[in-house]
Amino acid sequence: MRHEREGGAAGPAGTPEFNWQAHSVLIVDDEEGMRSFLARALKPRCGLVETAPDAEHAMRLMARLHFDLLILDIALPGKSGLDWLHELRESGFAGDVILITAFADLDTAINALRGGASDFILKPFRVDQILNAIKNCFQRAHLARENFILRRELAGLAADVEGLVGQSAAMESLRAVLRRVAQMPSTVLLLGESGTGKEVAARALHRMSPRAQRPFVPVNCPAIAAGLIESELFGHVKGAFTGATETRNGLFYYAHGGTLFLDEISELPLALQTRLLRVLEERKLRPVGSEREVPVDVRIIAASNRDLAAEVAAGRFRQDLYFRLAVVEIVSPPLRERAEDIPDLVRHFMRQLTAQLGVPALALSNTLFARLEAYGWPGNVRELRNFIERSLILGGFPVEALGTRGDVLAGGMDLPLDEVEKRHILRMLDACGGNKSEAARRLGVSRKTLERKCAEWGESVA
Ligand SMILES: Nc1ncnc2c1ncn2[C@@H]1O[C@H](COP(=O)(O)OP(=O)(O)OP(=O)(O)O)[C@@H](O)[C@H]1O
Repeated sequence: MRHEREGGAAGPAGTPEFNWQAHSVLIVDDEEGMRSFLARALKPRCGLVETAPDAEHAMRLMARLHFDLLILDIALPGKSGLDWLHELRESGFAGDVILITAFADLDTAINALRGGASDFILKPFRVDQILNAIKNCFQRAHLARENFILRRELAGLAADVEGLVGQSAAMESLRAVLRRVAQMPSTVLLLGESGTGKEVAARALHRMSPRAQRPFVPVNCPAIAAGLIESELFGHVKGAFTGATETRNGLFYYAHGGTLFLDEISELPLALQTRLLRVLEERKLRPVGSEREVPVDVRIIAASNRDLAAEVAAGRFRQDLYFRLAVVEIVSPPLRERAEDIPDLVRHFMRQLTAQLGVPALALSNTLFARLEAYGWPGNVRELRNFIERSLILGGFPVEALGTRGDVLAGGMDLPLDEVEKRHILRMLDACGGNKSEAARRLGVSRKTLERKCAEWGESVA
């Protein structure tokens, strides 16, 4: 159903900020001349342009296709444009609507602006006038998306803008693979222990890709309640389920043209895995409760700190989705295998965190680096970052609290098993910044078990 393409990122009335081709328009007017005039003006610019002579035909098209914008004549035969607009908004249509109106209907049109129209344009009008009105609508939608993305970005900003730090051979080869893969549209699966920088790598991949100007939307799968994941990802229409009081776009919508980063993909419930696979294969999705399919233009980068192949073998992860995701599989190496990166990382975090915390930097020495390189860092770079943060707060490096490499269970052979367990759990909690759910997940025990053990040792954990 796609029409001829022209104009690239910006049509004649466009700006470089958004892509006209990414938008779909439905023209509803009973005058054949007006329909073909508008269709001729829009088809070379927009990704999809359809026309309908009345509300009834328009409804049939909308049941099959997703439209970002309606250009709607107020004076339609049968149901009037305004009545229909009212019904559309009631049923949760969230797209833009530009009304076309004769001068006699001006008052009605102004009222309609309050009732959910985005703009109106008086007949007769020139091509540049309607293109301008459309451009404004598209730009507003574009800004809403950008705003959403920026808010999500803010939390991770300080940690991630500077990208991947480290000059070790392992990091150099990781960078080389990322650079190469970034240019391709393929789905990527990032594997590696927790805290090794999979999200940093995903962001770098996005920044180096042709989608760099479009959004990067991270999704932490286990952080979303199981019952809400589907609507969070795909969106929902009003009334789709109890509590769905209005139509809401999903994260796929916000990632349009860009990259969706699905972190901890192994935690996605099986039913959702099936739906995700369909979206990846058909490049279309259906918001919860909707009958309409929406085209999807999103690159997926998935990450897991579990061995996904083993999850497949255990029946917890769909094999077909695994194959679909693992078109390119990249492993982020643990910090203990690239200890030579530690000095660079320490300097990097020191710069970042002194600015953030407003405290003076601490003196660095080769002795300190040797000590840090001797430790195993089970929580990887995240643990190192937490260690530097704690050091800055304390005003000195608490190196005595660190064990040594291979001595993650510090204390050697003399320790009884329960003491080894206790030390390992406490260290993991430390590596996770005190986050019990995260520590329990990484230790492979339930949060309840972790809490019970901490209570036994009289440890109160935040
Ligand atoms: N190479 C790196 N350079 C700079 N910072 C890094 C690097 N690797 C990791 N970090 C930092 O370490 C922390 C953890 O990284 P990140 O969240 O990317 O790890 P992850 O592998 O995605 O972890 P998880 O599996 O737990 O989600 C972040 O603060 C990140 O900025």
